Amino acid sequence: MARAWLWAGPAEEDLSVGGPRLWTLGNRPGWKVVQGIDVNQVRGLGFDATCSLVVLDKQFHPLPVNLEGDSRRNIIMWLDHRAVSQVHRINETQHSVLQYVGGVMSVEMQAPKLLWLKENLRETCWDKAGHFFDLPDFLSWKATGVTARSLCSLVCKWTYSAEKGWDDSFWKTIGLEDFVADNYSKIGNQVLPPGASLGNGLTPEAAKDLGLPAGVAVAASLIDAHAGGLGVIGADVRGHGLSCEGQPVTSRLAVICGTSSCHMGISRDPIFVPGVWGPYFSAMVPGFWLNEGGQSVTGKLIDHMVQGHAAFPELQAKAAARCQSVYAYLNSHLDLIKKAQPVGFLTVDLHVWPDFHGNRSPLADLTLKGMVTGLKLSQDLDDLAILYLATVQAIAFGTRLIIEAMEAAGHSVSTLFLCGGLSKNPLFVQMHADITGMPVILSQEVESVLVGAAILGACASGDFASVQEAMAKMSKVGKVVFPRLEDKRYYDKKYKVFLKLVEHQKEYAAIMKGD
Ligand SMILES: Nc1ncnc2c1ncn2[C@@H]1O[C@H](COP(=O)(O)OP(=O)(O)O)[C@@H](O)[C@H]1O
Ligand SMILES: O=C(CO)[C@H](O)[C@H](O)COP(=O)(O)O
Repeated sequence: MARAWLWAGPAEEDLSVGGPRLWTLGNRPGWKVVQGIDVNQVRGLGFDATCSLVVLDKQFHPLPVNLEGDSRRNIIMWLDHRAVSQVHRINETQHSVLQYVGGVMSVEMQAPKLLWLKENLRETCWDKAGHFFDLPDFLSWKATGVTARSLCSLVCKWTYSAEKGWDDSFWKTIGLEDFVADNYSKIGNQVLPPGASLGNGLTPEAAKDLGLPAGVAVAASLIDAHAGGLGVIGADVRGHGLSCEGQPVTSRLAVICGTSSCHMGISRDPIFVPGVWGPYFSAMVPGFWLNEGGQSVTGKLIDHMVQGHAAFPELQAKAAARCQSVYAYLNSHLDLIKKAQPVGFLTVDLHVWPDFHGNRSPLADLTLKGMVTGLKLSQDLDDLAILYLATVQAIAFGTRLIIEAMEAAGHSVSTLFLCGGLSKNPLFVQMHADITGMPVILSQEVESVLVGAAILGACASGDFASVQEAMAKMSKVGKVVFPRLEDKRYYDKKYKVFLKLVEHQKEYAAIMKGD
């Protein structure tokens, strides 16, 4: 999803008392959001979006990224895995830039997708292309006419180094020397830190579309997960009895969980975690290194498991009758069937491996598939609810595996800060606390990814001197969920099974490969 938030300046003299006023554009047309407000109060605009690849020709018109030649489809979405052969070849080069993406480049990054376009759509797309944008940079260009790229996108998805810039040898080695020849003009040779003010702000044309005054400050953007990280990680945690109260911000892990989950941990010095993206300098919090673990489908996986079950129509009807979401209904149904035991114990003989779209971290293996063990012949609502629970738990075990990899490499994590659509699900939150053994902090503003974008807008407007200052003022703790430590033994056993599942999956693949 692509989003923008408007920064309307402080509501009171003291931001920490009154809090900022923010309006979300979300996916709605801007004019709807600004209905009924004084648009002259809007001081800044920030964008975040997924790291999808937007392709335009030299006149900034959309170019097709498909064999059918349909130019309405000019974006390769982040989760598009078409460039499998290209990413294998890139990884085989063992080029030094790969050290900064966890040692293995992901098929979801931009270099393999660009190579795919060159190899598969040479005439219809590659030769005509004038501009390749990460989606957040495309949005800020659309708002301002400024083609400068955000450091965040280029560092995290395009192999740019905040310290050394582009590495010519990488692009030449993988067969994309074209970019070097034209001084990277198509992928960005002007790079700005997230939150920097772009050109003269909102153009008259964009202002008309959004229903805002022309000239409103627009910030260099962030990828969605990074905006979420900025929106939560700097909150003042005093008074909640949390161990991270006296610890540095580097002990916090922001987990942005929506369609996918992204695990953002920062450090003062670079930490190389095999299979975890980064370390990226200044890509999220300025001056800090970032490691980004991830699970490619999480919210999407839960939706997939629930919607594909035979009892889904019954669930839908029952949830609708109670005016509840299917997830609220499933959570209350689990509470009914658990009887006296803790709800998590309902999956003693049902286990899920969640990599239905490959493993992003820490195994960095896109060939991995999903697994379920413990199915019965019945397919009623109880079965659906327990399968849903096992899926939620599998995603939390995946988070535990990522944290263990980060800690083995030098991170020290004590607290999770969850945001995104899945953080609205109390079962998902409690399972993350129980399975990682860490307290989970939820923000006051549930749409924390948008708070991150608003922080950018607030910086671009000049109301804050630094991103850090804006983070500290604009992120607020809402609720804290503590782990049920008495259930630890059960989850440790389930985690053992979880690790066995992937071990066995690899064995099956080896058997099938053999003679
Ligand atoms: N109220 C809710 N209760 C339970 N799950 C939710 C709720 N809202 C969203 N979700 C889950 O969050 C996912 C979408 O999260 P969201 O952050 O909106 O997506 P995106 O990452 O694409 O922006 C959905 O796939 C769904 O599983
Ligand atoms: O790779 C990313 C962040 O680095 C993607 O933008 C992200 O995983 C997609 O996010 P969402 O779950 O919001 O669709």
